[in-house]
Amino acid sequence: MSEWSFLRTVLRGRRAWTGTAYLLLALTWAAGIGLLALSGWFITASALAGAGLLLGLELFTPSAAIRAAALLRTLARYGERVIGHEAVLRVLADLRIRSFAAIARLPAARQRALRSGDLQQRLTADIDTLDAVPLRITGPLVAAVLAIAAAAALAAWLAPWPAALLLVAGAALTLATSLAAARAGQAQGRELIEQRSRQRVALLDYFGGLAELLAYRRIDRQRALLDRLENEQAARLWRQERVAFVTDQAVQLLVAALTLAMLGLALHWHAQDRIDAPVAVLLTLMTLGLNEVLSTLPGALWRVGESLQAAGRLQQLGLTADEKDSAPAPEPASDRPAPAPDGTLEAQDLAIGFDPGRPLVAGLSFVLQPGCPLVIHGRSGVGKTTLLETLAGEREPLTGELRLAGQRLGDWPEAARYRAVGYLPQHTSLLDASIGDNLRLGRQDLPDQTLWQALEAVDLATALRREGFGLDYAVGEGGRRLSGGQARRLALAALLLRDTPVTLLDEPFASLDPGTAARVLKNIAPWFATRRVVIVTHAPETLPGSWPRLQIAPPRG
Ligand SMILES: Nc1ncnc2c1ncn2[C@@H]1O[C@H](COP(=O)(O)OP(=O)(O)OP(=O)(O)O)[C@@H](O)[C@H]1O
Repeated sequence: MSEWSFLRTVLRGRRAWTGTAYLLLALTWAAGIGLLALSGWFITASALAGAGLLLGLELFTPSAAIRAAALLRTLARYGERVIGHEAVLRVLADLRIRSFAAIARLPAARQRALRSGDLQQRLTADIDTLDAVPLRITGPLVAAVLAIAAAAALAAWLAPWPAALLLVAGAALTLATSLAAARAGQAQGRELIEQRSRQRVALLDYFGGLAELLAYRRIDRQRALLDRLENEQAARLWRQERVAFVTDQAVQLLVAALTLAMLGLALHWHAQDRIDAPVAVLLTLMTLGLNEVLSTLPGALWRVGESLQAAGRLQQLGLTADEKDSAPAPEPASDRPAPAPDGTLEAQDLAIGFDPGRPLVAGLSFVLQPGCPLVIHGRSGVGKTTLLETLAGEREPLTGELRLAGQRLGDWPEAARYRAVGYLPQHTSLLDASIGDNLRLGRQDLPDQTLWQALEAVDLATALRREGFGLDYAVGEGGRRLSGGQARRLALAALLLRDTPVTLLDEPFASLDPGTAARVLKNIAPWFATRRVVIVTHAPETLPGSWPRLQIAPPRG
């Protein structure tokens, strides 16, 4: 889907708000033009009446119309600001929610590949950039067309047709100039957005790695990078502002020329007695009033590049126009598949890794049996985590077959796969929420008692009670308010509670002392008796000898 169609569908979700804002903007402009034109007409007509050159001037209707136009302009402007901003904030809020949902749906491997600075940039600045679309691009364009159509209709009614033609032609010329400016600034606009992201990534790297940069005397190099990025961005902004300034001046000149042309025509028609003097003034001032409308167009259009680039970056997150429809709906607990026997996980001649030419491991075949946890071990860096990620469906195998309950794992709908395969990754990730919330992830129906049983199983309940921590204890970002071993056990307890038919554990006891590890293992061993489990470990000797072993080694040759 093109960036434009994506933006159109994003705005469509809030079309009542944006449409009202556009109409109010058109009304503001039309009232402003009307005020200027009508005042000119009235002053001229009054002057002529005073000099005795105009008879029977009715004062009340025009003066009431002038007051009405002034009042309408103020009210419409106020309404346009309130409703316009409400519309934009709603569009941006929709986009943020949908972007979070899209990121959450990305496979873990892709999520990890996204730099946090870049992700922040997409979720904040890129989405904010899109406020220009309704406020500065589509809004002014729609309102300009409406206001110019109204002015042209009035001109056609009061004066010979060339007056309306002149207005339309002038507006078309301004639009063409603005479009040319938009084209000239589009590449710069796109680059501005990309550079902003590079700057944020570099800045976060700088602050995140400050201690290391200082310790390894690399701080000057990182500062030089930040300076270079800043200077490049400043130069780009300067070039963009130059395009905007030149176009702005060109449009001012065009409007001045248009006003002069209208004045010339009006005087000519007045000399021919085809229009009277107040109408001649009205036409001229109305054309001058179009300045407010036309002068917004260049500014509107040079934002096009930035907006398209920001939209493209959101699309790269997998954000589609019909995001709402594809968001996984929470399913009732009763729809959950039973733990066994449909969890058969079967690997046949599997090759895994990142480069098809150089697989990390090849020729792997096994069937995962319930009650017989498969212990995977091997030297560091051989590909154990990569194998678990592949078994979890987060990576495609390079070659070979991987089937879950008889169906190719890659063909499983994502939500169903998450319900069938539980995965404890090597690095513990907990939500910045309470212990209870972390345990209830995906199982809202669990009573407190079950949560405490799980905490007992992972040997955490006693420690928590001793500290006076309840289920409402907030664990902090990434579980920072727990020790590494406690966080690991909490994540393990949450996984056990999900009760998935297949459970994949990447070094579940890595940060535990041998005594605690042995107690946890003893407590959860009965749970393993009926489930299909894979455990990656560096200490296979600590696990029961009856569990089958699979030593991972790089392929020969
Ligand atoms: N995203 C990636 N892109 C390319 N190569 C990667 C990627 N992630 C890991 N690797 C490489 O793949 C190899 C296997 O990594 P993996 O994490 O699977 O090893 P491991 O056996 O789990 O190691 P450890 O026991 O140290 O955790 C390593 O050489 C690593 O450098």
